[in-house]
Order: sequence, then structure tokens, then C-alpha cells
Amino acid sequence: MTDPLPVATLADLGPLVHALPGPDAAAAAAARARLGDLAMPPGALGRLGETVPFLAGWQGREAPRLARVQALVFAGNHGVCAQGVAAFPQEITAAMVATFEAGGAAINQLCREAGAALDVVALDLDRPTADFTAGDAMTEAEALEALARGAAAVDPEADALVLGEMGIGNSTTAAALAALHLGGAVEDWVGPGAGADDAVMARKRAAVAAGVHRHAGRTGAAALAAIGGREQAALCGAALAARRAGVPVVLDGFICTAAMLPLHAEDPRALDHCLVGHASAEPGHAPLVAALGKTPLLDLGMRLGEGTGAALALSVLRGAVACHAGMATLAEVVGAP
Ligand SMILES: Cc1cc2ncn([C@H]3O[C@H](COP(=O)(O)O)[C@@H](O)[C@H]3O)c2cc1C
Ligand SMILES: O=C(O)c1cccnc1
Repeated sequence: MTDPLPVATLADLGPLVHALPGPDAAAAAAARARLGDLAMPPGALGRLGETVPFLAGWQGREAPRLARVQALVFAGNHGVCAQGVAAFPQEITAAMVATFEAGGAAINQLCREAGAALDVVALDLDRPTADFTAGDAMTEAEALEALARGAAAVDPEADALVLGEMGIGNSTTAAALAALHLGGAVEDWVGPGAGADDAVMARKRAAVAAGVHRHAGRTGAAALAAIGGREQAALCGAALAARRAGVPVVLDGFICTAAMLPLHAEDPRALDHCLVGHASAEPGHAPLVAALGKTPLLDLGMRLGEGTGAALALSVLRGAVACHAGMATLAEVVGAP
């Protein structure tokens, strides 16, 4: 368990984010130098190679490692579902949490294959957040509690943290967070989620438009409480705790990435320790990652959530770390004097 976040009020979040530690530049430089010495043409590992100094810098270790990786999936329920914005009933959230616990979800299989220990945190599923079209989704106390629970769930000894979410209706919440923080047309942020038909899509657009209208001008911590949900706040708490513990983070798709917008609004450097694991097929993800200045590692047309794209990206990172650790140098190959 990590140290509690020093946030007694939501107004404390901004100063906390501003004071986050940066990467270990010396460790990153040493990792980059070894990469340049390896038995291959310079830069031949492309973006795979770039992940090595990234991991080294944020782990504070010249030779990055992925011996202990945690995957954290947060689950929450959303009052905005009352607007008919989801293709599935809210009971699916708890049913999927039970499935995660029984080992039967996609994320279980992918974590096992990628070598990540999966922890699932269900956040008051029987108490959905309030409908953000009618008021604030969370009180300050609720938002702070979810942030704290997210932070507390992080393994500070992990070498990397894979983040994911489960919450029927949370693609609407994510779209509202994106529209509120990044502006643009509501239609550009609203996508099918878990399979909205035309009627559900129309209600999603209306709900997001109503939320943006009601909460206009609120960003960062205030927007997090205004729109919710608990799993989005917990994801923020986990990303903050990971940063403070020197644990690089792999984000999942649209919903997980959008959950980071309140932190990014407080300080654009807040997500420097985060990679985006994959490009979701949800249409809002491409403009979202572009706004954050990120490039997803994988693009498999996936739109599942749960952390599945991030867990797959972990295998790519394992490839990078293995090459860095195990390859001969060019000097060794040519038998330099
Ligand atoms: C069986 C099932 C498993 C899931 N696993 C992740 N999601 C994904 O779908 C939800 C978001 O889509 P929407 O906003 O349309 O409800 C989230 O729970 C997300 O993780 C699932 C959705 C379903 C139905
Ligand atoms: O990209 C995501 O996070 C996503 C997309 C559709 C459904 N659930 C999650």
C-alpha cells in the first residue's frame, strides 16, 4: 500500500499535481546510452526502444525491469445511466466484477499471459454516482474517498502499473470529461461504447451536451467531482500514487485515458509517467490521445476496456526490457579491442 495522498479537499489536488516528482534523467540517459551500444543499427528498435529510457527514468533504474507488475481494475456505477445512455443494464458492472474475481474475463486471461497480478476494486456498486446532467455526480467527500481508494490500491513495489476500468455507462462519463476539458463538438466525443444503437447514441449525445452545459467552465478536480464516476476518480488516485512511488503506468483505452483529463488539466506534466497502451476503436480516443501528446503503443481495433489493451501492451514492454538487458553490444559482436 502506498502513502495516503495529501489531499484533504479537492483544492489540494492542484498543488499536489504541481509537486509530483519528475523522472530520473541520469537513469534514463544511461539506459539510452546502452541502447545505442547494442548490436543493431542505431534506433532500429524504433518506438520499442523509446520505451526503455521511459521505463528507466520513471523507475529510477538504469536497467529497467518488469519483474513485478500490477494490473488494477476499478469498477463503479453511474447515475447518468438513468438517461438511457448504455446498451446494457447496470447490473452487468457487478456481474463482471464477480467474473474478474472468478478468473473468467478477458482481462484475467491477458494478465496471466502478460505476467501481471490483477487486483480489482469495486467502488460502492450499489450506490451509483448522481446523474451529472442534473447536478454534481459526486460530493467532494465522495470524490476524495474514491481518489484515496485508488491511491491505496497501488503496489508501491511494482515495476509498472496497468490500469483499467469497468462501469456500465462510463463511456458517457468519459465523453463528458473529454468534452468539458477539450471542447469541440459533443458528437466527436460520443461513441458506441459497449454497443449503443442509434437511439442510445442520441441519448448519449444529449446527456453529454447537458452535462457540458451544466458544468461549463469546471475543469480538473472540480470536473472530476462534477462528472464522476468513482472509478475515474480512483484511476486518478492510482496514477498519482504510482507517480509518487516511482511506478510507470500503462493506460488502457478511451475510458481510462479520459479519466486522466482532470490531472492533465491541473498540470500537463501530470501524465508524463503514463504510456497509452493501445488505440481504442472508440472514435474519441484518437483526438484524446492527440490532445495529450501521446501515441498508443498498439492498434488492434479493440474496444473492450477492463485494461485489456494496456495488459497486451505490457508484453511489448517486456520485449523492450528483454532486448535491453540481454542483447550483446556491437563492440562485443565485432570483437572490439
Ligand atoms: C459484458 C461487458 C463486459 C465489459 N467489459 C468492459 N466493458 C466496457 O463497457 C463499458 C462502457 O460502455 P458503455 O458506456 O456503453 O456501458 C465499461 O464497463 C467498459 O469497461 C464491458 C461491457 C460489457 C457489456
Ligand atoms: O476504449 C475503451 O476504453 C472502451 C471502449 C468501448 C467500451 N469499453 C471501453
